[in-house]
Amino acid sequence: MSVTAQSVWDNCLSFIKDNIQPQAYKTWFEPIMPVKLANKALSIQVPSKFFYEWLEEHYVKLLKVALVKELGNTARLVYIIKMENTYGNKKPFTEKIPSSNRSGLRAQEIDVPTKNKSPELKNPFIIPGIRNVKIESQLNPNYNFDNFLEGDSNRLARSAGMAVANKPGGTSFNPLLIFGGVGLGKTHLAHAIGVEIKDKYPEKTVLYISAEKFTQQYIESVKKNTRNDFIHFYQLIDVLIIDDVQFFSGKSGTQDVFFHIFNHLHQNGKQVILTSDKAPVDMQDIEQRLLSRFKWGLSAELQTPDFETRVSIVKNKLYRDGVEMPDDIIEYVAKHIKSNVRELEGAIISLIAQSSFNKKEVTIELAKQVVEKFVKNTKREVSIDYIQKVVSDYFQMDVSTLQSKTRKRHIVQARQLAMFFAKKFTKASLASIGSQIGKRDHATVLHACKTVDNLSSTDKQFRKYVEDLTKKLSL
Ligand SMILES: Nc1ncnc2c1ncn2[C@@H]1O[C@H](COP(=O)(O)OP(=O)(O)OP(=O)(O)O)[C@@H](O)[C@H]1O
Repeated sequence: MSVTAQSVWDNCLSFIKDNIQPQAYKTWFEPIMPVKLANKALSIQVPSKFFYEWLEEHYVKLLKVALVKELGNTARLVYIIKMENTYGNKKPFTEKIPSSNRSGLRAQEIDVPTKNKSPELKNPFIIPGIRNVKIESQLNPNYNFDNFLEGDSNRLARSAGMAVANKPGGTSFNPLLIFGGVGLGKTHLAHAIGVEIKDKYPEKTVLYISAEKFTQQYIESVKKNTRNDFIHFYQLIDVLIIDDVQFFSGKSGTQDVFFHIFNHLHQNGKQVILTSDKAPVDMQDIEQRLLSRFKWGLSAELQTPDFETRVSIVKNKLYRDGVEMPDDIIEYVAKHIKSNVRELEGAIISLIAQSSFNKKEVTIELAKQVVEKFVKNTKREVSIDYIQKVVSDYFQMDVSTLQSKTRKRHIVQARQLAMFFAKKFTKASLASIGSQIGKRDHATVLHACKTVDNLSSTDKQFRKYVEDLTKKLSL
C-alpha cells in the first residue's frame, strides 16, 4: 500500500486519539486536513493562525512523536493556514509555516512566530571573578513595545519604560516600579523594556526573573551554602527586572539579600525595573529601608484601559493572529470586558476558537454567549485587604478592631473568618495572611481555618455568617 499524506495522517490520528481527551481531539485534530507528503514533510491544513499557535503551544510534542513513528527521525511538519475567518470580499488565502524548531520537527530555517516560553534559568551561579559569563536574559520577545498599545491608562508607565530602555541606568527612573491590578500588562511592559534594551545594547546583561523564582534561588543558595555566589551573580547584571515584588512580602531573608544587590546595582549605575500589584505605600511586610528604595526612582501605575484602548488592543491581537472580525463584535467584547486585558484577550481567543471549530461565522449572538460564559467563569480576584474590609463591615466594626489583640469572642470570630476567607480566596501563604491580619503567625491562621470549619458544621448561626460572607465575597 502506498504511503500518502492521508494514510500517514490517519495513523498519526489514531495514535493522538489514544493520548488525549476526546474533546481536545475533536476540537483540535478533527478539523485538520492532510494536504501533501513530500520528502518526509507532511503538510497539514489548519483553519487559522490561532489554531496553528495552539497546536504548537500544546500539542507539538505529541505531533512529533506521532510523526516520527510514521516517517522516522527526519520527519518534518508544515502547517498550511487557511484563513476562513475573513470577511467582506476577501477570498480565503493560505500561508505556509513550518513547525517550530522547538519540537525538533525541523523544517527550513524560517522565522516562525512561536510563543517562546522562557527556558529554565541554567545554573545561575557562577564563580566570582569570572566576568565574561553569558547570562540568558529570560526575556520573551513576544512582549515588546510594538504590541504594547498606548492609551491614557498606561502612557506614563510606557513612556518611562521607553526612556529607561533608551538609557538604562542613565535616567532618574531608577528603579522603575510598574504597579497595577491583575492582568493589566505589568509583565508585558517589563519584558518590553528588557527586549528593547537588548536590541539597542546587545552587550548589556539583562535578566528578567520573577520574585518567586528569585526567592527560590535564594533559599536554595542558603541550603547549599552558596549565598555569596548568588549575590555575585546578581551583582554582575546591568539591567535587573524583577516581576511581582509583592511576593517578597514577609520574606525577610530574601528582602535582605535583595537590598544588598539593589544597593550595589544602583551605586554602579545599573538599572533596576520592578513590577508589583500594589503601590509601595500599600505594600505590606516589606522592610522600610527597601520600600524607601522602591520610591527612589519612579512608581508608574498601569490603570484599567479605557474603551478605545481596549478596542485597539483587541484589533491588534486579531491582526497579529491573521483573523478579521467585524467592528461591532470587537466593540461588543471591549465594552463588556473592562477590568483585565488578559480576560479581554481570553474572550477573543475563545471567540476565534468557537468559530474555527464549529465553522460558525462570528456573530453578535456568539460573542454574547462567549462574553457571558467568560464573565461568569472569571472569579473576581479578592485581596486580603478587601476581605478584611468586607468582614469588618459585616460585623460592623473597624478593620483596626478586627486586627487588634483583643480576645473578645465576637472580634476573635471575625478575625478568624477573615483568615479563613483569605486562605480560601487568595493564594497568600499562611504566614503572609497572619502578618496582614493583625500580625499573627501561621499557626494562628491554621487554627482559625480549623475553627471556622468546625463551627460551620456545629453552629447554625456561625454557618450563616460563613454563607453570607461567601456570597458577599463572590459577588
Ligand atoms: N497595553 C497593552 N497592549 C497590548 N496587550 C496588552 C496591554 N496590556 C496588557 N496586555 C496583554 O494582557 C495580557 C496580560 O498582561 P500581563 O501578563 O503583562 O499582566 P500583569 O499585569 O503582569 O498580570 P498579573 O498581575 O496577573 O501578573 C498579556 O497577554 C499582555 O500582552
